[in-house]
Amino acid sequence: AQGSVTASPSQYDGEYDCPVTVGTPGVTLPLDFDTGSSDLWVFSSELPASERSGHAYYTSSSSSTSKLDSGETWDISYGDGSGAEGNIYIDKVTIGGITVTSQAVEAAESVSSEFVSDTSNDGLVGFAFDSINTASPNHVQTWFGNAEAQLASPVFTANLKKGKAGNYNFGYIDSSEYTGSITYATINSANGFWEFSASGYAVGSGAFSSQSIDVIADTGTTLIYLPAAIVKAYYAKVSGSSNSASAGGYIFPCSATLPSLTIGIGSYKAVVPGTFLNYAPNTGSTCFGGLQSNAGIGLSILGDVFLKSQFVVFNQGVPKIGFAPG
Ligand SMILES: O=C(NNC1=NCCC1)c1ccc(Br)cc1
Repeated sequence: AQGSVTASPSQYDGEYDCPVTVGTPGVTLPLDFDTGSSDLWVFSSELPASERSGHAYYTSSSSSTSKLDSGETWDISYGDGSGAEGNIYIDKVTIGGITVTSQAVEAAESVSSEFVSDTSNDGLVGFAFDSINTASPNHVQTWFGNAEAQLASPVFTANLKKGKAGNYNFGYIDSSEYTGSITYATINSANGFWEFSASGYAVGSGAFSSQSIDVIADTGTTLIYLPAAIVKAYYAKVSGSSNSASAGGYIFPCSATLPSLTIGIGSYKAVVPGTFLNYAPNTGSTCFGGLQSNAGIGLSILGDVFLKSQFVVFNQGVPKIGFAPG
């Protein structure tokens, strides 16, 4: 089998949401696909009505195929401080025409304010490794982990776009979605992430600095987070930029012309256009950067600002990750 699903950007490309059908009869919910976590959870009838406001949700008792996963709970906290928790049902989940008949569906009983106010999604689908799934006392498998048995190849691809719909594909690599060749990096999945070593960086037309940068590819994180020294070198080329405590990061005049950012993956030079690095308006005539410091995170993150400039292959069989110009 093979599948494909549309990925729709929220405002400012903050996240990319995809239709997922759960239960019988199916309820279709826009879920945030997140390669930085490994829980599939949904807004549910078990939430207080105040926390469901503005959201569609899953009602397990209305699904003839749902079965309580007795004794199992989940409780997740994300890097941005948001979180959710609840209990678990086993039910049918279909994405892009691929149906997993016994998927652990984590039903939310409580969600943080960030999720209540983010009405772009009604939950998340985690595409990282099972080791960081939060279900307790037993891990449950990701949807992709369960779907792999149906796929010709243990791969999914991300073809995210700036300001318009892209897509995720499952089980195959569509050569019409990229140019040139795909360059792969070995994945170290010990931390449960799509983690690998980038080979260096360049700012605009400047010299490429060869250095190993430990990064994760995370579709659930909006921006790019790199070591402070690299970020400082980037904004040194942006007139009027500053690292603003009140804004929570680097800002600059919205009239600035931003240099591109190149990230090395092996010998491949992945270029993020300067226009992608003006993330969104801040206050007044200042704008907030799509590149920020990883200080306090402990790892560097290639989030959507980077990923939407590339065609990305996530191969869970090896595991390895591949990049090509989108
Ligand atoms: O939470 C993380 N990614 N996903 C999501 N963020 C917000 C909603 C979903 C995340 C993962 C690894 C590191 Br290191 C930092 C952050």
